[in-house]
Amino acid sequence: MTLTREMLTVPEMYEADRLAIEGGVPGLELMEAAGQGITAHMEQAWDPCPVLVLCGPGNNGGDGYVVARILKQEGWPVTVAAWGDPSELTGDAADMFGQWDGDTKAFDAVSLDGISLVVDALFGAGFRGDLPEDVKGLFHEIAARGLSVVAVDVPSGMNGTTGWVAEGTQRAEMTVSFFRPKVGHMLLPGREYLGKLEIVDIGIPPSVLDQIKPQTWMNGRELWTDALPFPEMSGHKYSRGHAAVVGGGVTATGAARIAARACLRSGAGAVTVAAPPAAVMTYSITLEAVMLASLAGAEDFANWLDVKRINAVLIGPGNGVTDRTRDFVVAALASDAAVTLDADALTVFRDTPDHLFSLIKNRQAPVILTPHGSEFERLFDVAGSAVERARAAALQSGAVVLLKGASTVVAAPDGRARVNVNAPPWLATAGSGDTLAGIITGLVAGGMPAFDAASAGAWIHGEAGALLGPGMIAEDLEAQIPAVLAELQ
Ligand SMILES: NC(=O)C1=CN([C@@H]2O[C@H](COP(=O)(O)OP(=O)(O)OC[C@H]3O[C@@H](n4cnc5c(N)ncnc54)[C@H](O)[C@@H]3O)[C@@H](O)[C@H]2O)[C@@H](O)CC1
Ligand SMILES: [K+]
Repeated sequence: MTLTREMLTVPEMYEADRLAIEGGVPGLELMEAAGQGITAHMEQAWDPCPVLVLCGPGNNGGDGYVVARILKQEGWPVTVAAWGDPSELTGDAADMFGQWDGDTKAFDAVSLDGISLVVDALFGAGFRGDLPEDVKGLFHEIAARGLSVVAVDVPSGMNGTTGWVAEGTQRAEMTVSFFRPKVGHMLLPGREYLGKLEIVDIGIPPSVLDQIKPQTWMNGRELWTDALPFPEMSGHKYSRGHAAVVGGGVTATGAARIAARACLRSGAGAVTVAAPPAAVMTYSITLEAVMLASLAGAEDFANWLDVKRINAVLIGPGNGVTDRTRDFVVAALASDAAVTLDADALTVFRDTPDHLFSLIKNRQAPVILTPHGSEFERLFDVAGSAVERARAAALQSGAVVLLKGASTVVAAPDGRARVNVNAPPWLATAGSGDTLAGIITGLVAGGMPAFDAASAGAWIHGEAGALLGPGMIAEDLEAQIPAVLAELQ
């Protein structure tokens, strides 16, 4: 089965339901299939045991009544508790409540004694606001008893678009959602509440996506492997692109070295560190395959970019928040090269972000910005989830924006966004960001489109970290790149 990588916002999921129903699939069939999908996954993971199904006031609760009916038919001891008055249910949920042939307890009358497993079908992915006090109280008791929870669509209290969770949301051991993952499933904090995420087919035809045109994907190799710049038989080093990494001063040379080597391993045929004259000796005794140029000022840098036909530039790692850094950025943005701006090359524009954005918008070649959370906040005044913020920033700046985090988001100015989740926590180590910026610059130098290069860079970086395991340092990451590229070939 090919993995489908689209993710839907909550409004897009409602639209998918609506289009499926309009196309002739009855809503009741969708809900029945949802219940069947949930119970199938439960039966794989657990032997029959006393289960409590918590049913809410909407269609999420409707799914719960289907789950209760199927499990009871299959011999599980089932208790149902309804939040709110189930006689007020409407539509498909009311129908499914009608088909439930057991008792339905009032929420405040429910006891957890003798219960082994809880199905949370209280609220669906559109949840906003606060969890009701009685729900929080019961969740608290469920947690205190260490009971396993299966969440329907999302753990109740979580929002499926943003990944935001209300206070008191109960972590699940398994979350079963429908048709496609929701964007919020991949974002923190919600992502940590899901347990194992299962997506079930409930009969919504994939063709509805042609109309919905989702703009958010789970990052993965299917999206960009075809665009990876593997060398051609007839190629030579300069036909594979020549990248420049701007180096920091004599006391901060490591970042550029790490980035330059990662860049050379990732697709650039040649890489040169553009170093300040005072630091040239330091670089020259510590670089081998990476070349070196001594460049005093931004004007020299601009001429050199042109003469050497540099096609990708990285500025930022170890560069310092200085006039020199800003002048080099301005020079790079005036060239024909693709430009990656990281770290200090971003912070240097904290008082004049609009100046940076206008330089980006007035050029043809792509720009990639790779901020972490606080660098992002220095440039962009936007609120929302990581996806919403990265997307707004890409639109505002005209650049591909890679917002780093446990869920790294890559957004393009045209509105597309990819969420990368393969990165282990131990990737947060000194020099790791320099490696990432270097990989991306190497991929761009090799000819990969900027949005794909940033997506592939985040994935390769995460995969290298995952293969290495805890204890890795940035130097190991860079050395791991060939193994990851071999996997992708
Ligand atoms: N045809 C469909 O639409 C399908 C829907 N499905 C299920 O339907 C769910 C979405 O259903 P709904 O849109 O009815 O959403 P919910 O099931 O979350 O119910 C929404 C209702 O919850 C109550 N509510 C919301 N926030 C609250 C708060 N802060 N405090 C107290 N009460 C609150 C309100 O009464 C609101 O009307 C999905 O998550 C999925 O489980 C599935 O059955 C698949 C098919
Ligand atoms: K739920």
